[in-house]
Amino acid sequence: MTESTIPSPSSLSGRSVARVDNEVGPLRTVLVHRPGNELRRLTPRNNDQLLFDSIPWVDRAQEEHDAFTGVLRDRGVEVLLLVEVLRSALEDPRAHAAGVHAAVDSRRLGAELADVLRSHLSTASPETLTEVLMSGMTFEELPASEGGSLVRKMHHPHDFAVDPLPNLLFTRDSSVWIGDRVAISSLAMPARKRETALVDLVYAYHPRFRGAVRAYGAHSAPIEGGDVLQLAPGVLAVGVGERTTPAGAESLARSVFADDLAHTVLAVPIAQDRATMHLDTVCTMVAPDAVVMYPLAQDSLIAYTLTPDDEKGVRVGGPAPFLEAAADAMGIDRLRVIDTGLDPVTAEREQWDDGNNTLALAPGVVIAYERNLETNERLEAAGIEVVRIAGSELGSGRGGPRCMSCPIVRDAVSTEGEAG
Ligand SMILES: NC(=O)NCCC[C@H](N)C(=O)O
Repeated sequence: MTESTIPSPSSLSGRSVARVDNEVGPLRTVLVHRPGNELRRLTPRNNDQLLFDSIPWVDRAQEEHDAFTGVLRDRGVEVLLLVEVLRSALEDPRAHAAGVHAAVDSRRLGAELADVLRSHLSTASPETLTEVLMSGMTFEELPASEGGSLVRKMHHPHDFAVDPLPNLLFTRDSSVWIGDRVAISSLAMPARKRETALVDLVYAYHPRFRGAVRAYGAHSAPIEGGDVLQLAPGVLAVGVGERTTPAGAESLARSVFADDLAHTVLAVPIAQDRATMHLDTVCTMVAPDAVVMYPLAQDSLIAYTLTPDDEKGVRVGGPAPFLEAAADAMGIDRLRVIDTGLDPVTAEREQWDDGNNTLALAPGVVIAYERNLETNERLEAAGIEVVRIAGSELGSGRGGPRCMSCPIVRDAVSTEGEAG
């Protein structure tokens, strides 16, 4: 297991808890999840429902993830591991009680089994509770109880009494820092809904995040972090498609306008397909004025421009071509698209394998999956430094480096000496 990277609260005094107002400034602190036993729950019978396209080789996925966090640390990024921050948050008795509540679903278990599990978990250590919250529990793993439970009898021993959360790997989606506030997402897919309860506990009870203010409520209309791109300070692009709904985009806009975190939100319709489940599957920023984008999206993406109106409401303009609306909102002449210029079949293959899902370490420096040879070469030809990582197993959940990272501190973009 990787060593702890959590500074003690005292070492943090005088330091801002978090701040992210762009996509490409030097990355300082990031929240990630090293895949664990929750991936061992995937079988050919449940992988579709649990949003994985195949059954990952778990040890190899962990090696790949360790290499990913190794790159981050080598580049001076502080890496917070979800398992560690959750475990330490659960030391607080209030967090522990909320964690037990998040694990026990009495509609699934019935009153009797729910009581059995609740009292078992109430005395569990933070380590055990963390493991149950992440990896779930099957009916055969439930503690023994007196008497007969119809629910226990009628379930297969391998059915889940507590669902595992294999998509925790994609920390991008469950929360997103906008300025110095955190928006807890409202995840659309049933397999992911419970993830927000875990990040909610971390931000509410881990000493590191004491005082963190919320930008959006977990019970609001669906938004997922993979749909939210901070194109520039005060300018958000929000994909609206399979996951984030129009109501989610509008309500996030209201929230960031009310908190003075943004002046423009671009609502960008994306195809309601698995291949394009989030905006960051087709477009990510690689420099302050440049994106890498799936060629087919380049001419077809449009945007509605949301701005605050005088009555504390939202004014809706457009639609207009996305690239134009984005440049306009960012106050630049043009948002450059790195021309990945691939033939349509290669483009489609590399988009599916998260070629467009890069994580910027600094302006003009990105982490990308090594397998997307042509996209990476094109990025380099355009002056972007590409740090390649393996993702054969990590990618089986259909997510790349951006999906696997939730930036918590990112510096402002300096206007001098930028690459790209
Ligand atoms: N931002 C992203 O595109 N995240 C990838 C999420 C993959 C995950 N298996 C899902 O279907 O939600």
